[in-house]
This record gives sequence, C-alpha cells and structure tokens, in this order.
Amino acid sequence: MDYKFLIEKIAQQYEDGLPFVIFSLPNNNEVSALLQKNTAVHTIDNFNSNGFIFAPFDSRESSIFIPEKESEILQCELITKSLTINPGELSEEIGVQSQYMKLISKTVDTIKRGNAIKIVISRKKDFKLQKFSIKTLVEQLFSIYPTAFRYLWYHPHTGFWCGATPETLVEINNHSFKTMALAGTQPLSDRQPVLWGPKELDEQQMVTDAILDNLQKVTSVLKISKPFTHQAGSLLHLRTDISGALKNGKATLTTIASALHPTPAVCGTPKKIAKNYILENEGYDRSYYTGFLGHVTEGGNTASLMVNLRCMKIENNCASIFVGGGITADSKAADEWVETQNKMQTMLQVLQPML
Ligand SMILES: C=C(O[C@H]1C=CC=C(C(=O)O)[C@@H]1O)C(=O)O
Repeated sequence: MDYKFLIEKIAQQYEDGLPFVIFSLPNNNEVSALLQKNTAVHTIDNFNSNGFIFAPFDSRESSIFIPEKESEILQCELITKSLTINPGELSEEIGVQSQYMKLISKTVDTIKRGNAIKIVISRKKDFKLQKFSIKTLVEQLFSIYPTAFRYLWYHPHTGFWCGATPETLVEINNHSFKTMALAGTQPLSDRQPVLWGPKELDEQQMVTDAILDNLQKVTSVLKISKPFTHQAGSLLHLRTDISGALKNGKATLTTIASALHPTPAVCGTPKKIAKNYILENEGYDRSYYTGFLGHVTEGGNTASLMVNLRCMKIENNCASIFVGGGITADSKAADEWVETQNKMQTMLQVLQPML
C-alpha cells in the first residue's frame, strides 16, 4: 500500500463518518491504520481481543474499541517531510492565567497540608482553524515528532483526536512488560550537560516509586534504569525505564493497565486522592486527555499502550489543546503556567498551516 493512497482512504473514511485510527510507534517508520466498516460503538473492559483501544482519563467512563475483525487493516512505510518549526503565537489571557495560577496555589496548599504528595493539574485552550485538512494534519504530526507515538483517531462517539505522546503506559510481549516513569519538564536548549533541579528530581523519583508500588501485585520487576533525559519535541523530561515479567497466572494486559492507569505523571499520588481532587477542582472535563490508547494484538498477549498526552480534539474547525503539569509542595504557580504554555507548543506547531 502506498502512503498517499492510505491518507486518501483516511480522509474519505472521515468524510463518510466512519471510525478509524492511524498511528505510528515511536522511532518507527511504519504507519498502520484500522478503518472500521460500520459506525457501531464497541466498548471494552477486558483487553483480550485484537483491535485498538481508546480509553478516557476517568475509568468510570467506557473505553472505546475499534475491533480488527470489523476493520480494514492497512500498513505502509511513512513518508516524512523536513519541516521548519516556529513557535506558535499564544495570545495573552490575563483572566485565564490568574485563574489557573490560583488553582495551582490552592493545590500546593492542599499538598502542604499533607493531603497528597503530587497532583497533576491541567487545562485546555481552543484555537480557531481557518482550514482543517486531514492530509496537512497527518503530514505535520507524523513528520515533526518522529520519536513520539503519533496518532489520529476518529469515532462518531468520541469525536476527532490526535496527538504525539512521549509516555508509554505499558508495552507487553507475552510474559514480559516495559513501562516508564516520566516527569520533570524543561524547554530544549543548547546547554550541555542538561541539569535538573531538586524539584524535578524529587518529582520524578515520586513517580518511579508510585509506579513500582502499583506494579507489585501484578509483576516481578527485574530492571529499573537510572533517570535519564528524554527529548519530546521542544521539551525535555526525566525518564526512568522499568521492565520485568508479569506474575504467572495473575497478570494480564487488563490488570497491568488498570494497575498503572492513571499514572502519577498524569494524575498524582496517592492515586485516589489525586484523582478525586482533579475531578472536583479542575473545572473542565479531561475526556480522553490523559487516558490511554493503543493496538492490542495476539488476543492481548502483545500490546503497546500509550498515555494520551500532547494531544488535541478537533471539532467544527476548533482545536482544543490539552496541557498539564505535576504539582508538588515546591511548585511555583507562575512557573507552572509557563510550563503549560511550553507544552502547548507541541500541538500548536502541528496546527500552524491551518491557523
Ligand atoms: C501532564 C502532562 O505531562 C506530564 C508528563 C511529563 C512531564 C510532566 C511534568 O513535568 O509535569 C507531566 O507529568 C502534559 O503534557 O499534559
């Protein structure tokens, strides 16, 4: 199959209102697509059949599934373009900024009172599009971020989403698994070596500890890397890789995914307290942002599930970009605002030709 033909098929599928997903794994030159042949809404609790999962942040809501058996499955080599990237312009929003900073300060106070160790706070911002084009979107997204998991997803039930995420929820290959602790952010610069302050190092260690704790019941962890710097577009993060084996007889893709989701990188720790705080205080619906997504194969014995970060929802020529950041006792409201502005650039750069 030819790449150009694949994009045309996707554009047609969207025009016909039929569900589809097109995606490419990190550092992979291949693009895959599932084109559902009908508009049926399939939900999934047990990840043991082949297809693509799109799960929301709040697991009380349903995960949507495009089953392989009802889809045309396409694959081809990705053709990327070398594109020049300029930071997109973000208009000043004094009111929005002060409201967000107030929420950050309130969250810091809550953490200082000992109610939680870390809580991830987020927001969304809308951008009006002059001319939405699936072809341009694919070209931009897949070319600019080759090291990310890149996707476009459409279902009449969820609407149209796309993103380029750096965070793996879990990768499974029969009895072995891989995951990561990702936290701490700074803009990419020429400064070498990259230095991380105690706030970022502590925050990232908290994420690693919480993930190891969550994994205890379902895995025997074999390997934990040292924290290292991971580049995600024009941002840098601290990352620790964790891998090992699933506990025999006990663990499945479903149990490990629910043990990990939502990760401390997108929710916080303790998980329940952080999640309730988010649902009560954030003041908007995260929907599928900070949910997870990915292709399940071999009846759930192999899968690569990613956390839905650096993403946006596009509807009626309006793109809503979702961004957030981990708050700890040491967070400063003004810095957290700037961090979300920087994170917004990831999707804003994809939108440039359509603004
Ligand atoms: C919540 C987001 O990023 C997470 C992933 C990496 C670093 C993060 C941070 O430094 O706060 C966040 O935890 C987002 O991009 O919207």
